[in-house]
Amino acid sequence: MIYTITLNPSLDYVMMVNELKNGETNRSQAEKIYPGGKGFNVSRILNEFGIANKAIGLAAGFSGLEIDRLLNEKGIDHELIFMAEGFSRINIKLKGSEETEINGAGPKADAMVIKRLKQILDTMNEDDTAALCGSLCQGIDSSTFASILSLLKSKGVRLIVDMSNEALLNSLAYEPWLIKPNLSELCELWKRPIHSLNELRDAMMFCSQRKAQNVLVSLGKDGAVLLDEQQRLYYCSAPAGEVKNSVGAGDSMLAGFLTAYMQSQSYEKALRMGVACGSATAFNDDLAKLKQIMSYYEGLNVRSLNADESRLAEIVE
Ligand SMILES: Nc1ncnc2c1ncn2[C@@H]1O[C@H](COP(=O)(O)OP(=O)(O)O)[C@@H](O)[C@H]1O
Ligand SMILES: O=P(O)(O)OC[C@H]1O[C@](O)(COP(=O)(O)O)[C@@H](O)[C@@H]1O
Repeated sequence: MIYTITLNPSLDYVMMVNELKNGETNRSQAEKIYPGGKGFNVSRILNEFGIANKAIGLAAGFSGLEIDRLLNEKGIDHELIFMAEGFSRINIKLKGSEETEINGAGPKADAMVIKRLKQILDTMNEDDTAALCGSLCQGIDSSTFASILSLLKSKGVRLIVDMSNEALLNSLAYEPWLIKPNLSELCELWKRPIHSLNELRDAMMFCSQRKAQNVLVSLGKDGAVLLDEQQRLYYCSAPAGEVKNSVGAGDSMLAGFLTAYMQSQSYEKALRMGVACGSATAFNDDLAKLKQIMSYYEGLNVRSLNADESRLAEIVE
């Protein structure tokens, strides 16, 4: 079974603001609300492919109840652990000529919540995959997070990590099967800017040497690069299209990658499907639908970059 784990879910409140002006009253033209949080988005795309999965999340308050209702409405098999105080985040996504996001801090998990989470994780085994997605919530410090990773590792669970900063760095020692930073998350992890082919590859190798098995780096409109477990480097460019809402593009990519890998055991097909899913979501108001994903998949090509360094240089510049 695939489990997605979202420690700090949200409602994503999307507002269409043509021209955002700081320090003034801005009015939006339209609003939408979605159940947010990286793991829930991964689960929604897995569902599009008909891949059985369960979404585990921490939630609180009225917004947590609304997340629960929306997940039910969308037919996502899920279990939310409710916290006694506070409310789940309402993350603001402003859409205009640019996309601006404000993600909240969220509620604080207490010892009871962490205990229940570990009880659930304790039921997993070597046939399971756990995708740890998004930011840590308050109350889960790095030593608690390390104990979560250690528990999953001891159970032989296949680990996927789509997190950032310290949490991502600390997860590498637990030999995740896959990590999926975007370019800025990779720069933060590597603690250096990336301007060139050599720097991108070195940063990916840094993750690989610290024991990440597969390193998938998403590059927004420029597609994605994969350094696989055999140190093969692949690139897939993204299709062109009109971006409507890129929130969840990275999560969609992760779900597509996992789905195609499970179905084909091919990293090339996985990368191609990842890019198709990410772009299909970016070109849609909500997360992508299967038909849209497959139409983009057909037009994509994956290139091996091992013998073609100049090609990668073009991508990064
Ligand atoms: N502007 C865009 N045009 C086409 N595809 C996009 C665009 N933005 C994102 N994507 C697709 O979604 C994937 C993930 O996007 P990215 O923005 O890198 O991830 P994240 O949401 O994690 O920051 C990209 O690899 C690409 O396939
Ligand atoms: O937990 P974080 O890092 O604050 O991110 C949460 C946000 O990320 C999202 O899952 C979208 O992620 P991506 O755009 O990276 O795919 C939103 O639904 C949510 O508001």
